[in-house]
Amino acid sequence: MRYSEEELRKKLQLYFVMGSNNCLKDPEIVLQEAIEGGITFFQFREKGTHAKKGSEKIKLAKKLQAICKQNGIPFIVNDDLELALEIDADGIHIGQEDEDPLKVRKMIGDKLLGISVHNLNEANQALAQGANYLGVGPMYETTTKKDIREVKGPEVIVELRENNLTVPIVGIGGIQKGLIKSVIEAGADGVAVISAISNSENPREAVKDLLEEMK
Ligand SMILES: Cc1ncsc1CCOP(=O)(O)O
Ligand SMILES: C=C1C=NC(C(F)(F)F)=NC1=N
Ligand SMILES: [Mg+2]
Repeated sequence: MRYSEEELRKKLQLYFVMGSNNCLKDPEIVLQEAIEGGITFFQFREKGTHAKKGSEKIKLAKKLQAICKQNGIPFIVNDDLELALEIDADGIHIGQEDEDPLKVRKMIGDKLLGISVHNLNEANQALAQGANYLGVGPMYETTTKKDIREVKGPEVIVELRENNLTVPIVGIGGIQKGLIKSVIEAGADGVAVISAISNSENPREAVKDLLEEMK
């Protein structure tokens, strides 16, 4: 793994997750401005209606990866193992219905592996399968992801910490201004956000506002 657990924990403070169809304007501009605002981690999640495919998707991934590289921001690919390997991403994020994590780990070597979890059982399983960090959610209602599981809120994170899970955790799902503290106070190391940044007219200011709440 390219980061120690402690480095990873710090880096996961404000995790921007995005695809072109989440953005009001050019995704490269959105990412550039989000980085200027202070995001600390990035996931390319090209999914859903009007998502790019094939060579278009690869081209965009490479452009966003270059922007992250220039700024020392880890670049993670969502779901697409082939793409993550082809462009030598820093890691991959997979969900419960995606590839078997043990198979993914064999393919990615020491790259970062993030796994989405919804409860303590899935979290323990993800740890046993070598997850380097967990995405726990949905925290709050969201329309960004069509097939979300039941909204259980930050208390799931409280439960994981009460069960002595010390793995780096980000909360995700419906996180907007005013909701950050509830996720951090529950024990998350950071928050993962899509629309609060990607749907903003001013991603840089949106990021600054979110970071303001984490002080
Ligand atoms: C990818 C994902 N996983 C659980 S909720 C969600 C969508 C988060 O999007 P937003 O931050 O806009 O609610
Ligand atoms: C469904 C997801 C859940 N969590 C995360 C992350 F924030 F990266 F952990 N990303 C996803 N795509
Ligand atoms: Mg998935």
